[in-house]
Parts: sequence; C-alpha cells; structure tokens
Amino acid sequence: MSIKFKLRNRFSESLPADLETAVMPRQVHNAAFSYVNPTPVSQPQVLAVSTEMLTSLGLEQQAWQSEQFLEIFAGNQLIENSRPYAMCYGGHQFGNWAGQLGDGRAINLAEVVDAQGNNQTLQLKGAGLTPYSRTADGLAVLRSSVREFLCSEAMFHLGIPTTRALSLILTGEQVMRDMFYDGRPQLEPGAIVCRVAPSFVRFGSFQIFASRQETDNLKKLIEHTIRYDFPHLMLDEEKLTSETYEAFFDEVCRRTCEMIVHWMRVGFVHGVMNTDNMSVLGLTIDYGPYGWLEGYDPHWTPNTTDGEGKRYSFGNQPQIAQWNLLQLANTLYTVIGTADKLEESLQKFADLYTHSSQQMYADKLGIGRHRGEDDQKLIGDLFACLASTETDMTIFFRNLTKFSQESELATWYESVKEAFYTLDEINTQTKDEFQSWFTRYKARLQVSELDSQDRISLMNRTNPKYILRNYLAQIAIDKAHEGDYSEIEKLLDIMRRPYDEQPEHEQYFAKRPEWARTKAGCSMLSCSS
Ligand SMILES: Nc1ncnc2c1ncn2[C@@H]1O[C@H](COP(=O)(O)OP(=O)(O)OP(=O)(O)O)[C@@H](O)[C@H]1O
Ligand SMILES: [Mg+2]
Repeated sequence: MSIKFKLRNRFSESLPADLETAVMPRQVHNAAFSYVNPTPVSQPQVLAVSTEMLTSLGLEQQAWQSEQFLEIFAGNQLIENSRPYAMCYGGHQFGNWAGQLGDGRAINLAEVVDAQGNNQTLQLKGAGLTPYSRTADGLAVLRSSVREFLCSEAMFHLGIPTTRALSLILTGEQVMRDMFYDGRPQLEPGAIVCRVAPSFVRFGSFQIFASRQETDNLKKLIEHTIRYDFPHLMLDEEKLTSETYEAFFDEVCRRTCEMIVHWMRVGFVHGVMNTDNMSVLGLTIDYGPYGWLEGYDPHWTPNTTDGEGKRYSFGNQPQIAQWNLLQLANTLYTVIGTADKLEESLQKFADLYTHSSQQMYADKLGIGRHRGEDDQKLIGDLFACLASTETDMTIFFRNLTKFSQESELATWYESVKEAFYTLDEINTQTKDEFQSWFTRYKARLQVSELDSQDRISLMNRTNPKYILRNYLAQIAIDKAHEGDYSEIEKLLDIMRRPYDEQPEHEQYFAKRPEWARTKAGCSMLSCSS
C-alpha cells in the first residue's frame, strides 16, 4: 500500500514564486509564496488521524499505519513529484496593520485531487522554518496541536465551515515555549497537524499585495481565487470584470456571515480574529487561543493576550468580522476603483447577520419562524437572564426541549437547572425573571406552527449536546503529556455525533468543574503555541 496523490498545483503554477530560495526570515516581495521543504524530525509518531479525512482524500483506512504516511505527514519525506511552499500574507493584528506575516510555521505539501475530484491543499502546521518565520522557530507544541486537530474535526461534525485535520503527529523534538509570557520558558513536546482545505488563502493574502502596490499580483490572486474557488462567478471564461470582483466580495461577505452565525449558535469564540486568520472561503481557520462559552457571557474571551481590550470576545465576533471584511474591501477597492458595490455588500453583511441570527436563535428556542419584534425581545430577554447568573449555554439550550407548551409553568426550573453553576444565586435573585420569561416562552410555543415533535427535532439539530469543552480538551492534553493518547481518540469519537444523545458519554455533557475555572488551557489561553 503506498500513499499516492494526483497532484494539481494550481496555486504555485499560476502565481508568482519567490525567486530567492534561502529559508532565512526576510521580506518577500513580488511573490505569493516561497518554496520551502519541511524540516525533518527525529522520532515521529502518529497520535491520531481523522478516518473521514482518509476516506475523503482517497486513502485506505489503514494507510496511516504505514511508514510512508508517518514520514510524509511528519515532514520527513515529500509526496512524489511535489514541491512544498509557504504562503506570503500580511494582516491586521488587533486592529493594527502588521505588515508581512505569512506562513511562519505552515508549509503546503501539495495541492491534490480528493476522492470526489475536488482540489484540496495538504498543509503541515509546525513543520519548521520558512522565510516568514520572523523571530520564531516554525514549530508547534503538542498542546496546541491537540487542540487544533480535535477542534477542526469537531467543528466539521457540528456542520460549521472549517479547515480540516488529517493527522496529529508527535515529532520527537522538544520545543521551548514561554506559555504565559512570564519569563519562564519550558521545553514541551513538538507536534505537527496536517490540515486540509480547498484553499488556505486569507484576507491578508490580498492585503499584502495592496499594501505594497503590487497591483498585478493582487489581480492575479483575485482572478486565481475566483477561477478556482468561486467558478460559478465566472460568466466569461477569459475576462474578469470589476463586476465579477464585486460579486466575489459579496460572496465572501455572505460566507463569512454564515460562519459567524454558526459560531454564535454553538458558543465558539475564535480568540484571534486578525485578518490573517480569516479564510477567503469563509472557513474557520487557525485554532489557536479559541474557547467554548461555558457560563454564557458575551464579554468572554479565552485569549489572555486580548484580556484588556477584549476585542475578540464572543459578542464582538460579528462586528469584528465586518471590520475585517472592510479591510478586504479596502484592498479590492485598489483594483476596482469604485466603492459603491463594496459598501453595499458590507451593509448586506449586517442585514444578513441580523436576519440569519434571528432565525438561528428562534431555532434554538424551537419557536418556528421568527416573527419580528416580539420574538426579538423574547430572545434578548432570555440572554439577559442567562447572563445574570452563570448559566451553561450548551446545557441550557439542549435541556430546553424538556419544557414544552404543555408543561406546567413551575416545571421550568427542573428542566434547565442543570445549566446553572450556582444554584443559591438562582434561587434568590434570578428565579422570578426566568419564571416570567418562561411564562412568555410557553405562550409563544402555543402559537408556533411547529408541533412538539418537529420542535424537538429542530432544537436538537440546532443545539449540540457535545462540544469540545475547554476542560475536556485540556484533560486529553494532560494525558497526552503522560504518554496516554486515548482521550484524544475518545473525544474525536464523541465529537463525531455532537447532536446525538450518547448515553454512554453523558459525563461529557457536564458543566466545567471548579478546578477548570482558572486553570491555564481551560479558561485562559495565550497565543504561545
Ligand atoms: N512558532 C512560530 N514560528 C514561526 N512563525 C510563527 C510561529 N507562531 C506563529 N507564527 C507566525 O505568526 C503569525 C501570526 O500567528 P498566528 O498565531 O495567527 O498563526 P498560527 O497559529 O501560526 O497559524 P495559522 O494562522 O496558519 O493557523 C503568522 O504569520 C504565523 O505563521
Ligand atoms: Mg494565524
């Protein structure tokens, strides 16, 4: 059995390559990417693979057990006839233009044709130095790689657009990290995730060209992206017009909006929504200091680097996405020359977000079609209640099906009480507000067009039972540090069916335990990874 792919190097063949080949960190002008090979590692070991990704890439289920798989996805051996490369991009970090960033530790192994005939790029994250590594080492550690691997697949199974993960490999190397930037660096095990996506082009990939007035390159990248990733927008095979560019931006806005509505639905906080971490395909990309809401709090961010400003907190995500889209619009404006349509698309983003999120919340409540202002208030008031006492968002919504239009009002507490972190507080201060909310909810359910069965089924498709809770990932990481990788496999398996009841895994449907409230890696994450 050998690992063979059909290669189709669209990106590297149609865009300009860096003429210099030195790996040394530097500014790379007039190029969309630099050829660079992964750095070999000493003692690689496969810790986990996504069997779905094996299938979708046309590999056999046992393929991961081969020496060749290990060597390729650890970066020790190249895929036959391939020429790996790192991509050049820039970005706005925390609202400020940061200049050239680029794949400082990601290396695209190859563009391949998958089992369905679609293009996929295979990319190693943590595979060594590239010309974009700046002052860093090009590596990734086990803890961050476990988080990236598991969350990519968990998001996919939740039905959320995302880059995927094929494999998680321990490199055998030790990597120095100052996890909390407190001057106490430690050696940690190194690891590499193989990510997969139709394209890894980011908003920042366009921005870098505009910032350098490399207009021809900017046009080439836009046209490449439209031709291969948005082919339905190509009306004329040969010539792309400003209208096509505008339609392209409009679609990026729409896809980004869709992604954010999903994040808000499941309580996902990306944590570092810089424009270099925004995929032009509207995929969730860069699983760094992300987190999952436990106690519902729109101001929460897991990213300690963002602790003060809370720019990337849960509730800010829609508005930050729009700000990022504005930066992309500014870039496209340099080749379109008029702003009207771009502005229109940005406004449409806001309208679409309002409209789609309203219906998404209505689905979470199982009330049927969103009926305007009254429903708006019902939803808003519920979130005010949830925020008034520490309430686990996932458990609350999942258990809300236990309360129906036929329920006695007083039973509301029994239905959802498992979601409350502090029962005393809810008894004394907040119960009345919840009770009056449930009175209105019951009345609303009575006039819904959904019958009980449809309602429950809709709610269970909208409100996941199992999410990759921060502390669950951390337990898997702690075990992995002791050489036990079984919990990674277990979580991967549970997260395959996040909307299903899995009675044997009921303990994974549980509030964050007290020990995890302040533990590093659970509620607080840095960008050190
Ligand atoms: N250990 C590292 N070595 C080299 N470059 C790094 C390292 N960590 C981050 N970078 C670079 O710093 C910039 C910002 O990092 P960020 O945390 O957004 O990305 P990342 O986690 O490395 O990767 P990605 O966005 O590809 O998932 C990127 O250019 C990234 O490649
Ligand atoms: Mg990044």
